[in-house]
Amino acid sequence: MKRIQNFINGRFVDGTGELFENRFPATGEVHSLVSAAGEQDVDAAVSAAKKALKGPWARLSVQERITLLRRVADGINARFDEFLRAEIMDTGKPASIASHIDIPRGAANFNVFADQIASVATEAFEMATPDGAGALNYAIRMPRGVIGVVCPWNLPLLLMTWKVAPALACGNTVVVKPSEETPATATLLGEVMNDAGIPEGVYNVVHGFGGGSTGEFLSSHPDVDAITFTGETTTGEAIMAAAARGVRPVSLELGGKNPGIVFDDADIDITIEGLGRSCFANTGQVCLGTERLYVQRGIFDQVAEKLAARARTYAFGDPFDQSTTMGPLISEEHRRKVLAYYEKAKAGGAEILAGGGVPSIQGYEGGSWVEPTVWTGLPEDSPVVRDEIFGPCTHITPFDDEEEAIQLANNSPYGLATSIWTTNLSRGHRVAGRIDAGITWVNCWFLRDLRTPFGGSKRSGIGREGGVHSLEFYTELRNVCVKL
Ligand SMILES: O=C(O)C(=O)/C=C/C=C/O
Repeated sequence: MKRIQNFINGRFVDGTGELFENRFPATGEVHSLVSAAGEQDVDAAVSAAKKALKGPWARLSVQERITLLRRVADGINARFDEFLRAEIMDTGKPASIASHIDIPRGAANFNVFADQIASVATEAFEMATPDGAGALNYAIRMPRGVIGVVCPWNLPLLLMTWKVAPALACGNTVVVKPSEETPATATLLGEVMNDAGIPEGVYNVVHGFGGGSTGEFLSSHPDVDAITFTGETTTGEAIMAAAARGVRPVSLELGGKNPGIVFDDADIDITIEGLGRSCFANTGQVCLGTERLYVQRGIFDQVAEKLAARARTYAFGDPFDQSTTMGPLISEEHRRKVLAYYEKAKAGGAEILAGGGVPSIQGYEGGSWVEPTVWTGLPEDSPVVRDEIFGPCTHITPFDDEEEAIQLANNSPYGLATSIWTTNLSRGHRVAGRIDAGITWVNCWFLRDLRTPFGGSKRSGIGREGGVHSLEFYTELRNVCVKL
């Protein structure tokens, strides 16, 4: 049985924690065992990262770091099929998604931040002084130090390098705690880091669980200088509390209950194409996905019918088969959570327009499969409409006018992403400016310019990732004032 180890100070080592099972979500079969890191292993990883800050890594110029980051991107692409297989075995997601999104973006993130760090500016101010000679102020960017990276299971490689790439570009070192559901690609990246010539201790990986385990050991370690986390809001709160001790900054991209708003002048084909992805892609396991949909009354029936039809077009099956377009959920535990909401919807009297249950897939009976589902008819205070489900499901509610749509969309403790569908672009701009969300798409979804600020409002998080915004988190500005 394959064993997945921790990666500390450039070497693969067994942790002192338990060996836990890693399952292929499409069948439920155990395909590898993972060596969990104990507290002393996390301490060893943080010590290696801290020591590396004073080693060869610190003496590299920005240009030399850029060269290494590009080599890491090349290293991932050179082993594309290995990363693809590892990601699919951990997540069960179809190759049609992982080969077009997860692995390419997992590599691209290193080039994106190599470009960004090459052109980042700071600031300088000349000031007058009483003696008339004046003084010059200039700011310099310094790496924060050791960054704790706690990343999620839905886009494992993509969301981990979305943090590691800018952290390294800015001269930091990292200790990564992947989700216990998806340990493989972060571990494989250790081999690529060594081959690319990244000095030992710059990139470290420790496996295990959250509270009372590896995640907690890492986020409460006194030598971790900052923590970045993507995942559920409750875990984000715990990490933020841990970071408070020692006054460490956090970057939190958390949960959401993202609304979509469809006005009656929307282009139906464009809208259904976009919502067909935002509601169901990656089996609904995308933090930016749409789980609440508000449709203007005049076209409600048409949108409901077409979206339900789109839900029925998804093809289950072997995740390695390019014709498969929907995989299982990440685990049996997560499937129980999602199906509990499917039951709540039924019990609440929802009208089920598509799905609502579990598909039977020959040869994959042991997998964590659910049907893509469309509901209507529930009240806005239903848990199905309030809570983040993180499954391939959405609830549709009609509205009459713009004010009502905005009120419905904003009525949530979350504020991560929204999509607005209308051919009246002054309305698109106007409504976008009134939605309490970090990201709003108009007549599109998941179009990603990686220079833009990415992150959530309210309980969806703190801080922004992307472009210069990542550099703001992974560096500390210091001002120098020189008397002339
Ligand atoms: O596209 C990105 O950079 C990104 O962060 C995606 C996040 C999806 C979360 O589920």
